[in-house]
Amino acid sequence: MNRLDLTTLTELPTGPAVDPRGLTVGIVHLGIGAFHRAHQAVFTEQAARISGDTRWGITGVSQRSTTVRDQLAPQDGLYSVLTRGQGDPSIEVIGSVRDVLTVPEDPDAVVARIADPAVSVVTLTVTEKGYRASGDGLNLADPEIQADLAGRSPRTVVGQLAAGLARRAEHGEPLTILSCDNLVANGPFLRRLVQDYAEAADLKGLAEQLELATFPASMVDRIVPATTETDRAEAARLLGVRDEAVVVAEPFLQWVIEDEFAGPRPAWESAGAVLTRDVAPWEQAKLRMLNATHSMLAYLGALRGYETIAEAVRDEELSGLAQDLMRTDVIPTLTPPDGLDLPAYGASVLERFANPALKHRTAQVAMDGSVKLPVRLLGTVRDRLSAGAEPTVISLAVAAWMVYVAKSAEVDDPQATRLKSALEGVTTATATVDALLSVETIFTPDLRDNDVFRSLLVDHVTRLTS
Ligand SMILES: NC(=O)c1ccc[n+]([C@@H]2O[C@H](COP(=O)([O-])OP(=O)(O)OC[C@H]3O[C@@H](n4cnc5c(N)ncnc54)[C@H](O)[C@@H]3O)[C@@H](O)[C@H]2O)c1
Ligand SMILES: O=P(O)(O)OC[C@@H](O)[C@@H](O)[C@H](O)[C@H](O)CO
Repeated sequence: MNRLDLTTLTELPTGPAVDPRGLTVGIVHLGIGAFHRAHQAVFTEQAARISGDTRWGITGVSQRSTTVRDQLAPQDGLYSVLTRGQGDPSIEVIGSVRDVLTVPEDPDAVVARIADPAVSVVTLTVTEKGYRASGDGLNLADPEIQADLAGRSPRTVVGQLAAGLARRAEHGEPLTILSCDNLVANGPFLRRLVQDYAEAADLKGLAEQLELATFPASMVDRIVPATTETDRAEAARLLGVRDEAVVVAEPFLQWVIEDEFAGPRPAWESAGAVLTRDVAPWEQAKLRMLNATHSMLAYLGALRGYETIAEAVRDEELSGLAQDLMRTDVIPTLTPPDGLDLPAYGASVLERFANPALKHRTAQVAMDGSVKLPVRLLGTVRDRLSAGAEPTVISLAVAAWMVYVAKSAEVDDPQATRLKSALEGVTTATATVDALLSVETIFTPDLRDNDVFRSLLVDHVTRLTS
């Protein structure tokens, strides 16, 4: 079977929405994993089709490995999105990714591309750990950040942004840097990290370019599990050619973006994105309802031996707990964005999780808990405690993470070593809770020292382990 590339376009059942050969690069995307290809790249391609504006081809950047480049380069950047909902899956070929650079091979090329005056937007999906933060600021003790600050060609995301911005002083065109990761106030947070880096670095022109740059906040939503061989076989069947870079997604997609751009941008609103002055209510509702429930189902589901989120949410007890979590602990902390009915949103989230065709692994959602908990769960815990309430169900989600970490032989987490060493020699529920509460990069003193929270955690861990 032939491999998808520009020469096979005429053989496809449907081609990309725009002719990829006519696109020039106006966007650099840092962290070209599955999600970007099923979300921002799709919005960008539709916006180009509707507006006829050919300036918004994408250069993807792989931060750590060459896998995605090795999949996309032989395919001239083409790949497909396999949408799995009710009924038969559907497929569309996307042509907006025009090339892929890799940081391990050529970090200077990444800086040069960010600095290109034709580029006016940098988007990011580099996972929570890719920001190398400590609390609200940059972790200046991180050895990779230190190595970048010492003057090597930058290997960290924040180092790349800073060096790229500084190089833009040569022409002075402003840049918009748009985080699309699941983080609280992702735009302002990233600005702060780049500012912290700028204060520690000696990069001529950076301070001025940082003044001109904007960092809009955004809320992104589409469930995009890691691709499997079954997905690749399905794509080949539907396309008639082999696609090594296919990504799989649910039908739903949503993008709410703060309307704060420093220069030109694609007409994403024409493709259904919402441009608004205030993303916070959208983002908070999504992180605290969807992502919190996702994490709780992942930890409790994995502990019950469920392989996928769909299996976990079909367990009546877990589904009931997910509903309780949203109703009793999360919704009271939220101010809904205009037009969003929170209970109906919660129900729709659980319906999406139940999609049996997606096969989103509990282990994938469960990974990196040390950086996900503060974003998804701990804000709600804090708000409920401040309101004088007992955050019973949300504490169960935190406790489930504790038991998951304690029981897993290997934890997929940037702080795995720290977590495992905290748990060394620990045998009781109380000691497990105290050991993990003491990890100060996750639990701030207000939570660590709160007796109500601690005692809820001990009760839950006791029950989960007995
Ligand atoms: N997959 C989804 O359903 C989904 C939905 C909404 C938002 N997101 C956001 O997108 C992010 C990526 O998801 P994905 O599905 O593309 O994952 P993925 O595993 O396919 O890709 C992760 C990307 O992040 C980069 N990365 C990982 N660790 C890094 C580090 N330490 N430093 C720099 N870069 C690093 C990788 O190189 C890769 O490009 C998520 O963490 C989340 O913030 C994902
Ligand atoms: O992608 P992660 O690992 O940050 O989180 C796993 C999921 O909770 C997340 O990706 C959701 O699927 C997504 O946020 C839905 O929009």
